[in-house]
Amino acid sequence: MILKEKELFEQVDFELNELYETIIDDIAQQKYSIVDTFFNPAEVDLLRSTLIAKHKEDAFKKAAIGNRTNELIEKSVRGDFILWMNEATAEPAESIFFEKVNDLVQYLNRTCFMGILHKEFHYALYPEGTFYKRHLDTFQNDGRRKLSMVCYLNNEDWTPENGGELSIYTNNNGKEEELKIYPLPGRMVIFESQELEHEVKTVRVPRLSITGWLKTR
Ligand SMILES: O=C(O)CCC(=O)C(=O)O
Ligand SMILES: [Fe+2]
Repeated sequence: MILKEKELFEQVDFELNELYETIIDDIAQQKYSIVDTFFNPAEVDLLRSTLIAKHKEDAFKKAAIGNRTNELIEKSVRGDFILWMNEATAEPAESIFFEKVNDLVQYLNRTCFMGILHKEFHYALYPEGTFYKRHLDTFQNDGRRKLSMVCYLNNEDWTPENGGELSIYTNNNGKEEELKIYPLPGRMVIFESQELEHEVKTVRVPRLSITGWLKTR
């Protein structure tokens, strides 16, 4: 009885969210969506400071390919350094991050029955000269990865000369197209993990981000 009332209440409580609806439409039509101000400048600053502080503590490690238990470090494939985030011990900036992500996940589950039950996120730092070769995020042997999310934490003065663009390869009626996305601060890119191959072009100045996956059971 109590559960039923709660469900009803949740339905009444439901509010259409324009931004989320755009994301859902984009993904349905083109398998990806780009949101330019998912995080506001103050949030980006806080998250960037948190990333830099943790990096100074030497908490980052060389990113590997393979999944978390079956890692292989391969510099010719990817050159970034990563640190997995822990929601249970989140710092203030990270709590804001997870609040936003959880809100989106809840909306996706309610409106699209996406069945997202798990998520995993890591900070990433690409030092000058590094890249991540073209890949599919499910080559990590994790078929549960449904949506990939990347949030950029670079400085306001980021320019195209800095390199490090994310290239997403799309298929337009059998013709492959390369979509270049600049890692602008506050920008969030979300795409279908099992569908779209992508790569990070060589960076010319350190490139900061949070990358993660929304996963089914
Ligand atoms: O940082 C990006 O733009 C993409 C990163 C990526 O493809 C990955 O970590 O799997
Ligand atoms: Fe990727």
